[in-house]
Amino acid sequence: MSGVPAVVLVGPMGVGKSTVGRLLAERLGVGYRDTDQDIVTAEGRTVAEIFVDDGEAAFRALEKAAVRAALAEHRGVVALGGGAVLDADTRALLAGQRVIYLSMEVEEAVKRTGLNVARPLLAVNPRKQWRELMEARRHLYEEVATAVVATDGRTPEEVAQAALDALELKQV
Ligand SMILES: Nc1ncnc2c1ncn2[C@@H]1O[C@H](COP(=O)(O)OP(=O)(O)O)[C@@H](O)[C@H]1O
Ligand SMILES: O=C(O)C1=C[C@@H](OP(=O)(O)O)[C@@H](O)[C@H](O)C1
Ligand SMILES: [Mg+2]
Repeated sequence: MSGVPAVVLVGPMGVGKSTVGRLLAERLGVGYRDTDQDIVTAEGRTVAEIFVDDGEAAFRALEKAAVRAALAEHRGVVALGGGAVLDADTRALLAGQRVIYLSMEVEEAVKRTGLNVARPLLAVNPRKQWRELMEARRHLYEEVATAVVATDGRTPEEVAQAALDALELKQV
């Protein structure tokens, strides 16, 4: 694994960070880590349960610690949760990393996430909530990104290839 730089995936809920992250890691021959999964494993609760039981602020604190640990420990592919970039310290940690912003338009977002209860922030009116989240976050994704890869109309495999191309990394 040495010599292969960490690749960090950011972008909104449902854009495919977790799906593409696994594919990218396979193609690069490196490990994959997902900070949402790290939190769920450590807490023994789903993301939705943490939001309902303890509130978003508590989730964000867990997320901040999980991202810090993943970036410090893991040299492979790291997929972040969609809201991780809201934290200024997290954004500072991402400076100097290879960060891919996976983007999509609202219609694609609604198709992918629908009324999926696993994402509490989109549970009521997904289209409106997604637009509002993007208004608040688009500039943060752009700020931390070293490359932007549009995912609309692309399969996860095509997105992974586009990400590799964007990073100019060769498949192993
Ligand atoms: N390029 C794609 N085209 C169509 N569906 C996708 C694509 N990437 C991911 N998906 C689907 O969208 C949903 C969200 O993907 P996921 O990887 O969990 O996104 P994220 O981690 O960014 O929230 C999943 O059902 C996944 O199968
Ligand atoms: O955008 C957000 O605020 C969130 C995104 C989710 O992760 P994904 O982006 O992997 O869906 C998860 O961390 C939580 O539901 C909050
Ligand atoms: Mg995810």
